[in-house]
Amino acid sequence: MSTSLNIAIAGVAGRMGQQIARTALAAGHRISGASEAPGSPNLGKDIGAILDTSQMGVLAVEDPAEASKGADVWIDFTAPKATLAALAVLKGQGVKAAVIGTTGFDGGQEAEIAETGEEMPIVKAGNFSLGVNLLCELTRRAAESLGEDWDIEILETHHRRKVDAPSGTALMLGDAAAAGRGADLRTLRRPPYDGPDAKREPGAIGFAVRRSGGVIGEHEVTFGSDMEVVSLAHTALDRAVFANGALAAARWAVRQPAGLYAMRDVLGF
Ligand SMILES: NC(=O)C1=CN([C@@H]2O[C@H](COP(=O)(O)OP(=O)(O)OC[C@H]3O[C@@H](n4cnc5c(N)ncnc54)[C@H](OP(=O)(O)O)[C@@H]3O)[C@@H](O)[C@H]2O)C=CC1
Ligand SMILES: O=C(O)C1=N[C@H](C(=O)O)C[C@H](O)C1
Repeated sequence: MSTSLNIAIAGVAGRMGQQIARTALAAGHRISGASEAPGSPNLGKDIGAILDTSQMGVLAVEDPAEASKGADVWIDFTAPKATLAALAVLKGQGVKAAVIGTTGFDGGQEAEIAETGEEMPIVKAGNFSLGVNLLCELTRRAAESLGEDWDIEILETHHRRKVDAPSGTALMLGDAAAAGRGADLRTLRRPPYDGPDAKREPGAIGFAVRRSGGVIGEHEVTFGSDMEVVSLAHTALDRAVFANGALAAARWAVRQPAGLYAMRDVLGF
């Protein structure tokens, strides 16, 4: 059964904000509120004007408390500080759940999100696509099956406007690979090779990053032995794939008890 939700969209004029708004409307949801960054030329504009469609009577505002009034769910693909500021006010506005797609959080910020997850259901993912979440599971299984003599390397490519690196998806894949090896990524993660003393360490998980034009998102995990290389890869062809996943997460989240969930919980992996 498909549920129609009142959705508040953070950063509604952004690449993902606009995509989520369009996908949500096409799926029969209502946009009850929307936020934009302080100083944004889109503040005070009707969402219809931002999306280049007819007026909706809902304006983009700066204050997340105002934007989230009357919303069932808050969907946030913005920037770490903006997401944390919003999470602090959602419960007071009666919002049932939050879906967080923002990437680039540091350890302290991740801990703050986990704390808010004790009070309300939050689905947080570095990538909401079905394909990437399947790729994570395949990566975990491959890492579990192949010993340390198979070098794990993760390569990601994104558009030139992306601010954080490595991508949230690359880190999800790294977490999955480390879990397959029974370890924590924090102990195995290595930055891109650079310099005269950049030799590969046995068992490490290496990351490489490319930024190029308008690439939406490409990820590849390689497992290399002396004799062969296994490669697992994903290419996002349309940002709608992330929006579809975020909306599936929103429908699922409003029915859950408080907790911090991943997309694999939504998908039942
Ligand atoms: N999990 C997933 O599946 C995916 C995650 N992402 C992540 O989502 C995030 C956004 O990506 P993208 O849409 O490409 O980036 P954009 O820069 O296009 O969009 C971000 C939007 O958030 C706005 N914003 C910034 N600060 C605030 C604030 N305090 N309050 C309200 N709005 C604010 C920005 O405004 P302004 O431009 O004026 O600063 C902008 O409109 C990134 O972290 C990215 O990695 C992206 C795709 C998929
Ligand atoms: O910034 C992006 O564009 C994307 N960000 C996410 C990430 O950091 O992995 C997901 C997707 O790859 C697009």
